[in-house]
Order: sequence, then structure tokens, then C-alpha cells
Amino acid sequence: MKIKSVRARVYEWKGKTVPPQGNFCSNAMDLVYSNTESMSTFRFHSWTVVEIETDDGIVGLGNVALAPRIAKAIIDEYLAPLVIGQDPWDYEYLWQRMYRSTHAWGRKGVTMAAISAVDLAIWDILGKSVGKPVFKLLGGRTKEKIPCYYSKLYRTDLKDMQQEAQKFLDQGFKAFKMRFGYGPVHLQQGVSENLKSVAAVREVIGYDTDLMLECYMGWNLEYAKRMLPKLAKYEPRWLEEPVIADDIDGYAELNAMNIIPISGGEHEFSLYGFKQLLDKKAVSVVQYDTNRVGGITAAHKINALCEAYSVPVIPHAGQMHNYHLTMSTLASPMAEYFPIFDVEVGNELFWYIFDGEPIADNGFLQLRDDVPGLGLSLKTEYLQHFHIVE
Ligand SMILES: O=C(O)[C@H](O)[C@H](O)[C@@H](O)CO
Ligand SMILES: [Mg+2]
Repeated sequence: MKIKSVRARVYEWKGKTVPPQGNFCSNAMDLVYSNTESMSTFRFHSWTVVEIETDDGIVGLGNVALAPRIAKAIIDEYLAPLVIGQDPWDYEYLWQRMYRSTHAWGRKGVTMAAISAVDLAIWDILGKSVGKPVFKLLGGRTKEKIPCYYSKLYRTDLKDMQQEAQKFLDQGFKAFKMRFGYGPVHLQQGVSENLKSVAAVREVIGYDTDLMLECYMGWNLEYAKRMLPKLAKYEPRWLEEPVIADDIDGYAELNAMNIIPISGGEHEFSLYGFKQLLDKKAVSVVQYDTNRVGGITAAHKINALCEAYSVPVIPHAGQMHNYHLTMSTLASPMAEYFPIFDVEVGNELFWYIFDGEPIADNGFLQLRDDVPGLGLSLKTEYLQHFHIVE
């Protein structure tokens, strides 16, 4: 079997979008002076879809959500020529070809995300060519079903947040992630607002459920150090990305305080990036995203590393490319789950592009044994709402 063609297209959402509300999530731009664009750094309204076809007619699907037009250009210009004519079973060789030939300017960020998309499509081909789901090629089923946590609860009116939490508690979710709206620039009033929001959500979900707290890199070390003791009484399972992804020593310092486990990794890349996080004990929960970190070839290795370091992997974003990794390793106890909503932040856009994504049932997800590959296909229902860049 040989790879015949690689097609990368960008799906740009042009349909109705829910406008961002107030301080719906702290983020790295909050700290920048005279910033009016904070929320725009936070919306992911287009997606790159990669289709790789083999000479025997199998089509593998991959995707990447970071800087989609740039990712497409990298795939078209640099990656496609490296894999065309090659045997997809030589996936490690192909991965190294892509990684090493772009090394001078790639390594992390959008290049690694582009490599991830090609690698995902290759693994989809492998599964389809032997009639097995990808998780069966990685270690198989380690769980009857995958526990997942509800991930939304952006900072809005507290009553609305409580209603949202109640609705999904009633649907059987046993774990929730909420977002902070405020950070250092909002001074003491922001501290109170942040604490009030956690108290409001805990009031609804009680203490027999997990609660995760997301900062999305919108805090700094000093602020995070002040917040940790104040948040402890709400018993969060973790505090996510309190500082920017490059401040690994900051993560390590916060994690060493041992007040709340610190999580991170959705903005980290490659096996080497995660080795560094683990060596420094910077995170207590690893959150790579397979469509950023280097695809399944890289994520599978990171799972092994995390197993050896006894640090759980709970990938960023859920979605099929991550669920196969979670299913196939004991290092990963749970998945994130972006619920189906109108298009807002963009976390939900996946539902509008792909069919096959499992829907949570009573707080669990199931992967089928009889669906080969990653189990996704392209949806046609919403096509008229997308501008497609060929
Ligand atoms: O962990 C997450 O789910 C991410 O940080 C989200 O993609 C981001 O949108 C923050 O809500
Ligand atoms: Mg996050």
C-alpha cells in the first residue's frame, strides 16, 4: 500500500455565532496593555481537514485546529511531498521525515500541529486497511467505557452558570470543568468574582463530583500563588494552565506547593516537551492534544512516558483522535468532552464538520469495536455554513 495523494482543506465557519459574553475566560492576552482583542485570541472558527488517499482507495482523515490556513500551507508545501509514494505502515519513519526535515523552523506550534494532522490520517488508513479501530492497534480496550468530564461553564452570569451545571448534572456527568473570568488585571474585585463563581458551581454540583478549574494562561505566578490557598476549600481536582505554557518553572513552583494539582500540556509539543514537564514535576495531569502534539505516533510514546512517571494523561479537547489514546492506556483515566452547542468559542465546531464522534451517555463515552480507523467521516449537513479553502 502506498500513499497516492494528500489533500488539505480549511473549513471556515460562516454560520451564526454566539457572541462572546463579558469576561468569559481569562487568557494570555489579558495581561497585555491596551488590549481590546483578548477574546479574538480565544475563538477557533476554522479547522484544517486532511484527506490522504492510498493507491488501493483507502482515505484517511486527519485534522488540525491551530492556525488552520498556515497548517494547510505547511502540509501542501512541505509535508505532502514527504509522504506521497510511501507506505503508511512506515509511520515512524514518515513521522521522523516530517519532524526532522522541518526541524530548523518547526518543532513546536503550528508545524507540529500540521504533522499531527498528517499522522492522524495515516493512522486512520492503518485502521481501515486492517478493519480495526485505531485503539486496537495501540493496546486495545483497557476500559469498558471512557469516563468523561463536561467542559464548558464559561464565566457568565452566575445564575446561568448554575443552570448550565444543573442541566448537565441531571444528564449524569460526574465531573465538570469551569472557566475563570478574571485575572491579575482585575485586582481584588476579580479575585472575589473568581471565588464566587467556583462557590456557585460547587453549590449546584456538590462535592461528590469532580471540579476542574481553567485559567487558560490568563494568570501569572504571583496571582496564582495567592489564589491557590483561597481555592483549596472547593477541592478542585486540578487547576489548569495558570501561567503561560513557556513558564515551566512557574508550573513546577505551583505544583510543588501541593495545594491543588496543576495541569497543563495542551500548548506543549512532542515527546521532548513532555519529558521536560515531567522531569521538572511541572504538572500533575498531562493534557496533550493528539492533533497538536505530533499525532498518534507521538501521543502513544507520551502515554508510555506518563505511565512510567505515574502522571495521568487526560487529553485536551476529547474528540476521536484523543479517545483512541485514552481507551488504549491505563495511564489515561478520563477524557474531556466538549458538548454539542451552537458555535461559540469554536470548541464545538468539530461536531459540525465530522460525523462519528461519540455522544456522552451518563458521563461516559463508548468506542465501537466494529468501526475501523478513527471512526470519523465528513458531515454534509452544515456544508453551506462553511467557506472551504482548497
Ligand atoms: O482545556 C480546554 O478545554 C481548553 O483550554 C479550551 O480549548 C479553551 O477553549 C479554553 O476554554
Ligand atoms: Mg485547557
